Amino acid sequence: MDARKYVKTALTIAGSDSGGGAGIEADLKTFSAFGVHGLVAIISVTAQNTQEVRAIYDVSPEVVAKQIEAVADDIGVDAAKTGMLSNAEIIKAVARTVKKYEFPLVVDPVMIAKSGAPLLREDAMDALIEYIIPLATLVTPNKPEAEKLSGIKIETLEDAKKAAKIIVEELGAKAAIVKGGHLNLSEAVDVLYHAGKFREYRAPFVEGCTHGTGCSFSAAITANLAKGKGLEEAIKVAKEFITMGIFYGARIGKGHCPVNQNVWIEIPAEKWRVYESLTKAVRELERIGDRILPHVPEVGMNFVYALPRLYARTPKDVAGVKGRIVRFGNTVKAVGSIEFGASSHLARAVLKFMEFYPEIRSALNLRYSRGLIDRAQKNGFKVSFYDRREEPEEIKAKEGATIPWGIETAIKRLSGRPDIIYHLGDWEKEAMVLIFGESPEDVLRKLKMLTE
Ligand SMILES: Nc1ncnc2c1ncn2[C@@H]1O[C@H](COP(=O)(O)OP(=O)(O)OP(=O)(O)O)[C@@H](O)[C@H]1O
Ligand SMILES: Cc1ncc(CO)c(N)n1
Repeated sequence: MDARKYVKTALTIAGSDSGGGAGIEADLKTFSAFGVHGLVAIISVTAQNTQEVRAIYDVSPEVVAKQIEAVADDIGVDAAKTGMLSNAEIIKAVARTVKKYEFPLVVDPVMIAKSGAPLLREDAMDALIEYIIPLATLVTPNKPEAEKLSGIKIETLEDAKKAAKIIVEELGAKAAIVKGGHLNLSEAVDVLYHAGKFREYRAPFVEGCTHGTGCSFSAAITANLAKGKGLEEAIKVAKEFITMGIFYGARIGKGHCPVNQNVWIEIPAEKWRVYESLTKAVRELERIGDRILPHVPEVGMNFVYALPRLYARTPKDVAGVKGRIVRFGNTVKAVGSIEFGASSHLARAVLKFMEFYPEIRSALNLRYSRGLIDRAQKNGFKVSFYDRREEPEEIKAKEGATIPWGIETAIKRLSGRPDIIYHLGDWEKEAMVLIFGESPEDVLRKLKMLTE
């Protein structure tokens, strides 16, 4: 078996961004996120951060060509992309070199950085149109880039379609997608012109980080082409990837913060870790069920574990036991399976707790008893409480607001991080003890100390 054929490769021919947000760095992270081995031909070194480009130092056209040849001749390239190409000499060298090979080429016609700095010399525009665009499997301009290439003004979706068609039919690219990130529409709409047809890709506009969106989007398309996907399918995946990357952007620097390419694999990976760890802990809880039995509330127990803080925003980002954990003979039993979004009360308690202490991601609830609280204090646990009778009217009136209010009140009452928060109940509300911990194992450890 030749295992080499299972590793796909993608080449980026682009500039380096020292801030790690755009360019070569964004491309490599994107390739990695899709499980593709990244290759590089660096065309320029930029001294850049989230606010500005301070210097640009171009590599010689000969060395650019040598980098492409070195990797193509030995390793092989399944798909390639171009980003910042800087000047006309480099453009000609890239065109001459890639022509010798047959890989699909995605051309991101980078002209100006988010911060406003030009990344393509004014006099290199013609060379880009003459030498690079005709070699493109796909060109991925944003609004200003599509205007420069097509020569028309773009305000509406119809204009974007016209520009995409011009780039294909008059400039000779195989396909073009005009991106709507800069169009003032209610959604982020990109229009593809390919094989004589238009196709739209839509996603909601999200608040987040947009430095490196264009680079990461075109790199994601390239990675998926390398993996053998068709063009339209590759774009569909890239669109999902970029929307997620913007939403969970890496909030660093003082300017435009960069897209987070890791989320694409990190969220599924973390979900699996959470699921595995909670499953194990629930099994252990069932094993020691006889000593938990007296502490099971009338409404049942739940056991929850949230994704890491960056990804934990709503109860859907918190795993819990569907149908709760209930008394069962002389033990306790999880009613349903472990699912994200299975808990609402306890999930909201943990989400609020994480706003103060992001490392605390897990919790479990027990029936209140004075004995439990005494034991907690004897064991040196930090204990706090809230009183539902003190809940302000406006909070009472808001659906789902009581628990976050209670947790916040209890946390602020104490100096230092509580292990346990209880409340004594109210009209038709059962008194409850909540145990918090960094992980389900941590919560179980505390639970065992309390119920020994
Ligand atoms: N706020 C946003 N919410 C959702 N999608 C967005 C947002 N901004 C841009 N996009 C999408 O991201 C992709 C990249 O588009 P964009 O027009 O931002 O690229 P760009 O201007 O070339 O980026 P850059 O020059 O910063 O690398 C497109 O699919 C676009 O629709
Ligand atoms: C090196 C580099 N390439 C591309 C962009 C486009 O965002 C950038 N800012 N820097």
